[in-house]
Amino acid sequence: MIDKDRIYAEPQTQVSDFVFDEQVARVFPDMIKRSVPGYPTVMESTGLIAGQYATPGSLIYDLGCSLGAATQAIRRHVRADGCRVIAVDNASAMVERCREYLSAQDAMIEELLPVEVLQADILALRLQPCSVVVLNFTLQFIAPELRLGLLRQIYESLLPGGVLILSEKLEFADSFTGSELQRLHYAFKRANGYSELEIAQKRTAIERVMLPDTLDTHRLRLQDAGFAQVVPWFQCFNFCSLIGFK
Ligand SMILES: Nc1ncnc2c1ncn2[C@@H]1O[C@H](C[S@+](CC[C@H]([NH3+])C(=O)[O-])CC(=O)[O-])[C@@H](O)[C@H]1O
Ligand SMILES: O=C(O)C(=O)Cc1ccccc1
Repeated sequence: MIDKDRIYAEPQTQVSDFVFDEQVARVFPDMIKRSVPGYPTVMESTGLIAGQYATPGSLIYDLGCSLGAATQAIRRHVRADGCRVIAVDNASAMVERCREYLSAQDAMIEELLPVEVLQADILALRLQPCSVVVLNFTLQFIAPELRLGLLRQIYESLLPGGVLILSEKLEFADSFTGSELQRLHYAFKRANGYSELEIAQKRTAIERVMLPDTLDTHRLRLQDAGFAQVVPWFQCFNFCSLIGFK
């Protein structure tokens, strides 16, 4: 059911902008694992972190959930009574498969947290009070001018003591750091079987739709949104994850 990602394997006369469609959804677990250094660690740790901050009877959001990898980890780790997960994505191909994966998890493990998968634009959602919000590799796909507003809404919806887990690809102000970490990221992709052509075509496909920020930009914006403390807990090459504390 999970196909190998060969989307950019053949030469394309014109590479179009990256979209989360059926073709991507079908290969997504393979694509993200071979493309994002540290992805399995970030997913498992997202569950562990959620387990530390989820309070009894509270909601947990997974925004831009794709196939629900973080939601699955959250359901394995959170032990607080009466919690519920709301997983949201605006791509119908992702939402459909996400529901299938979560049903399969339900069939394998008893007494998992209830989860609701919504097909919706996270910019249009009215968030309910919650203890944990996960935004893993999704803010980078949101129009830059809308990012602060989204983080403010998340901050406002968090209960006292609540946290945001934010994972992103990073941009670097220092050109040496930026080019060396990009080189290492491409070496990671090559080591995972991607060809130079695949790497180059994917780069073209994402360059107009995925716009990473620097760590400083993330910090300042999170503070501006209200977060009292921002703690980076993970970095592998040019990918990182932060916890924002209310
Ligand atoms: N406005 C939006 N509203 C809702 N969803 C959106 C929006 N914009 C983008 N998305 C969704 O955000 C997801 C980003 S992938 C997240 C990986 C996942 N978190 C994972 O940890 O496996 C990141 C990546 O592929 O690099 C896609 O499923 C989009 O449809
Ligand atoms: O592939 C890349 O270069 C990335 O930066 C990560 C990524 C992973 C999956 C979809 C889009 C981008």
